[in-house]
Amino acid sequence: MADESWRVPTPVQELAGAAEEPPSRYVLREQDRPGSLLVADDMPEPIPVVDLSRLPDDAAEAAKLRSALQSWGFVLVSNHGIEASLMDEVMDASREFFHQPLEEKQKYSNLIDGKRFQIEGYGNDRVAREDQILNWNDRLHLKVEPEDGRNYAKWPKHPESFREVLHDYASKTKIIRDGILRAMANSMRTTSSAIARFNYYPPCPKPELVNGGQPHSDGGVLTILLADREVGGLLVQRDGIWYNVPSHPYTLLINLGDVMEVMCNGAFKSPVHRVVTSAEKERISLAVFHGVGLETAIEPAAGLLDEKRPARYRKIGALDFFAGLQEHIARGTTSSSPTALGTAARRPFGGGGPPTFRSPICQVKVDETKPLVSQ
Ligand SMILES: O=C(O)CCC(=O)C(=O)O
Ligand SMILES: [Fe+2]
Repeated sequence: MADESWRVPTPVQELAGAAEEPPSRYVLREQDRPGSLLVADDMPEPIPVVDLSRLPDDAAEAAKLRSALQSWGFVLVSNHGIEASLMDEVMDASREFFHQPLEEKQKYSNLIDGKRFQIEGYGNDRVAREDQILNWNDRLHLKVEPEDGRNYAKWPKHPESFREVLHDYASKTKIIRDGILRAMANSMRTTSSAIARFNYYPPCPKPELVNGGQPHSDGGVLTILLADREVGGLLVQRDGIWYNVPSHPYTLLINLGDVMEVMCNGAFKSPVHRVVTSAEKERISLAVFHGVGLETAIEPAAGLLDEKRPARYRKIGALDFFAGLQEHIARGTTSSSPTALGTAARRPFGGGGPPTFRSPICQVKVDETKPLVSQ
């Protein structure tokens, strides 16, 4: 059997004191070395510090966050709710863990049976090739969220405080994450608009022949729907199949709209839905559509994009976006139906995956092969 010991490098900490020079597998090619990088002395503008306690309501602070995420992709946050003492504790616990003898740390190894790599645990990053240049670090990876997905066998027992401190720290980062996401959403709402639509569906002698509401996705950020308490009829499509949406009296149904789908770069979907009618009963509903002002540029949030996650939607002005939507409605082609949509929906999208039959969105989906055209 081939010698595969290169897959299990010695922890860097062990090397650090032992040799004058890093072993060759850590040494970068000349042009990649830190000394060869072009590093600017000054930033054109500093990465701003955003006061988290002022979000989401303080408009100036929210704008600072947005602009930081657009220009740098980084933002510093103060007043974030994690006490300085807890920050110290978690760093001390980490240091104490790494300062233990190797045998202690290896109880939490990221290698299964001493060979097979898994992300969680103590050790190096995965070594995939024998000639791979390795990083000069050791790591301890621990899944913290969701809490019921934690593998406590990999959580160090020493220092004793480790688990509690990490738990506290991770919980607080979650609150920060929520705060930032809320603030981002809020910045989208700065030029908000909302429209209430009262729907009335009279009984229809042949309900199987008509649409109560044609298949469509809603255009805005999110919709809050108060549906008829007694008469159902709303259907939602998933993976090409329609499902009845049950009505729960006195609950509200919330769905995301196309603008949100674009802004979050497709991480959340704007569902296609329709309404069928009843032969005997009338049905009513009230939809409140929360959207954006017409001057808004609709595009994926910059903070969500990087090399691995390129924009899957083109930037489009809200005015154009909604004009296109209106045209579709008028032509009866806001439909999720493949026949109604024509080619735009079936183009291969930048993000890959199966074609989507979501109409208005399709106009702004990125298509590498063709210029952006509306149908
Ligand atoms: O009436 C319903 O239940 C849904 C209405 C709807 O989808 C809409 O107004 O956009
Ligand atoms: Fe709708």
